[in-house]
Amino acid sequence: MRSVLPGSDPRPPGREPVVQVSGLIKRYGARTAVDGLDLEAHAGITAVLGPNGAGKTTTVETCEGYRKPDAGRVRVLGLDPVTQGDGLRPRVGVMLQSGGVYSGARADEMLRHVAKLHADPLDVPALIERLGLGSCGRTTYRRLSGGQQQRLALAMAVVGRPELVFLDEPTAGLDPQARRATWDLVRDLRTDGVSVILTTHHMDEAEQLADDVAIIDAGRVIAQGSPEELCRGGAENTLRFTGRPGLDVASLLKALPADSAAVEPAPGVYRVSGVIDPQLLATVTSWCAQNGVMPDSIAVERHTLEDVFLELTGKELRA
Ligand SMILES: Nc1ncnc2c1ncn2[C@@H]1O[C@H](COP(=O)(O)OP(=O)(O)OP(=O)(O)O)[C@@H](O)[C@H]1O
Repeated sequence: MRSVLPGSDPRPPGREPVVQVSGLIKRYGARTAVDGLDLEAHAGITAVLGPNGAGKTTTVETCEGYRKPDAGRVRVLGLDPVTQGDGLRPRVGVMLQSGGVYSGARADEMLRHVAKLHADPLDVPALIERLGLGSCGRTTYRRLSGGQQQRLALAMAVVGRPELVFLDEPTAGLDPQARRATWDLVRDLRTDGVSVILTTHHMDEAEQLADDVAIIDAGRVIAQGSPEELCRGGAENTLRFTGRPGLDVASLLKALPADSAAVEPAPGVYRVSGVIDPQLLATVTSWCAQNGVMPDSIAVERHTLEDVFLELTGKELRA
């Protein structure tokens, strides 16, 4: 396997789960933030999604060893983050949203300092270049832009060549270029055999990057699978066509398989839902032919991860 990160040798992917959480409960006073959560993450990139307050950060911070579970079992790289933290810390990189950096430190000094804490760090100047921080190496942390601070936090998380990195909203507040540079770096981590657990509110980010997605709501994992599996299984796809308004939808419905639906949500817009396969497409076009209907457009609309997410977690804002 080619190594894509500066100074890094690719690691062969392990077969054991990198994270195993079962029956995790975490309370803050009377509030139960995590409520019997089960999660297994394997080598590759796992995205953890969920509405605000769902318990993502609490779960991830428990895996990082920053929080002690009230109940349940947590193993990261096979180790207990609380009782075996000393063995785990050198093998895991953590990117915190708040950065965790002394505000008067210069970016390159900070990164060099963190690199020295590790036995076999990545090449610091190359990493600085790779993340587009070359022009601000001498700038103090407090004077870096929000996006530069984010990228420095990411560099600090990966400089020790961890086996696993936790990235908490790694692209929050980044401009599109910096976002894509971060995505490229995360993909390179995977290519080099580093596993990544990332929390994000960006569905496109999860769709682009993740091998596996876990959706958390009210302190539990409510769905998990690859983006394709979730999009396939979570919601039906639709076939949409446009034509003259007022077509006989009831007659179209009769021609379709039993568990399909056909509606005209707006004049001249027709939506057929159910199992959208070549046979159904043929049925719709032959119904059009029999009824003298020439569609202006016809398209299969696939559900995105965002559709699935909203369907599973609801569309209303959480308190
Ligand atoms: N230190 C704390 N003290 C008290 N309550 C907390 C604390 N941290 C989190 N909570 C509460 O626990 C619940 C879960 O919070 P958590 O930060 O884990 O969710 P999240 O899914 O990461 O949310 P977000 O997407 O908004 O970051 C929320 O109701 C939150 O208010």
